[in-house]
Amino acid sequence: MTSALVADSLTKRYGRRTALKDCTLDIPAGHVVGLVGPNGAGKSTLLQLACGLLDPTAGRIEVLGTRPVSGSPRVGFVAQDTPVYAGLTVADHLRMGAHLNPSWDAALAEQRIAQVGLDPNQKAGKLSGGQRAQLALTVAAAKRPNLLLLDEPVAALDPLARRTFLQGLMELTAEQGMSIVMSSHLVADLERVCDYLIVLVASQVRVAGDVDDLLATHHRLVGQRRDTVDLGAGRALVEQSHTDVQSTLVVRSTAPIVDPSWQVDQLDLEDIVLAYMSGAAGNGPDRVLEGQR
Ligand SMILES: Nc1ncnc2c1ncn2[C@@H]1O[C@H](COP(=O)(O)OP(=O)(O)OP(=O)(O)O)[C@@H](O)[C@H]1O
Repeated sequence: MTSALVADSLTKRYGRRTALKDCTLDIPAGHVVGLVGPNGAGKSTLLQLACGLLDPTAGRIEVLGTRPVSGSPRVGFVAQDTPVYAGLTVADHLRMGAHLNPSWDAALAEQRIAQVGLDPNQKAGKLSGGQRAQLALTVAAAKRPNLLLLDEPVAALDPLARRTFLQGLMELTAEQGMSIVMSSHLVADLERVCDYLIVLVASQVRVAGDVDDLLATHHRLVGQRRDTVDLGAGRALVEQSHTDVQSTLVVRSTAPIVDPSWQVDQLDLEDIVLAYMSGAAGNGPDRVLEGQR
């Protein structure tokens, strides 16, 4: 099956500022992909490269098997500031969408507008931030793209609207086979809907993979404080923290960890994301753990 998105040593610089560095990814089609990372990590830059609004400085990116081209009907994109035309009504937006997109799904658009309670005669400039986001999302989804790229789509939505919207996304992938990549800081939401996760930190991909695999291969180890630890082959230390008496590690390992000197616990997705984000910030002690050497 064609990948939804492939990046090979993808790098983007704005002048002297590096926004993405050597990113390598291969996201299979048909997934709802969560893209997380701290502010300034490069999430919007990756999404804009994927929809052809930006060109790479180095490396390669392909979406749905081809180089991204801005305005492709196969790719829908909703930017962070959810752009709408202030002087046009909600209904005008749908008419324009129908006019510009051969695969426009009028029934889906009208049903979503009614479901989220938007007045078709209201000017977009008079909508609230959350209502504007709903309108932009409706227009993007009704294009029936093969890949939908969403930059923080739920940030402006109230909790009920968020839940409805996320359920809608799952239906789009399940019924239409649409691939979705969405950035968000709301990991609990992502945990509910995403089956693939990318963590970007400081312009680089720290981890990417199937959510079930990530959950199965990450472990929290808690035990007596130690200054050096031999994690053994095939294990990677993601994060470490220490008190005077206790060491806590987050470790990635495909094989189960059976060591009575550690209490080994499962992690949820939020724990994993936070471990990669804070592990990258280098908040561990000065000691080098054997598994890292
Ligand atoms: N047009 C631009 N010109 C110069 N630098 C930019 C530009 N756009 C982004 N950057 C820089 O590139 C880096 C990555 O920015 P980007 O917007 O991709 O991050 P992000 O992960 O989406 O952040 P956030 O979560 O805050 O939206 C940041 O250091 C940012 O300052």
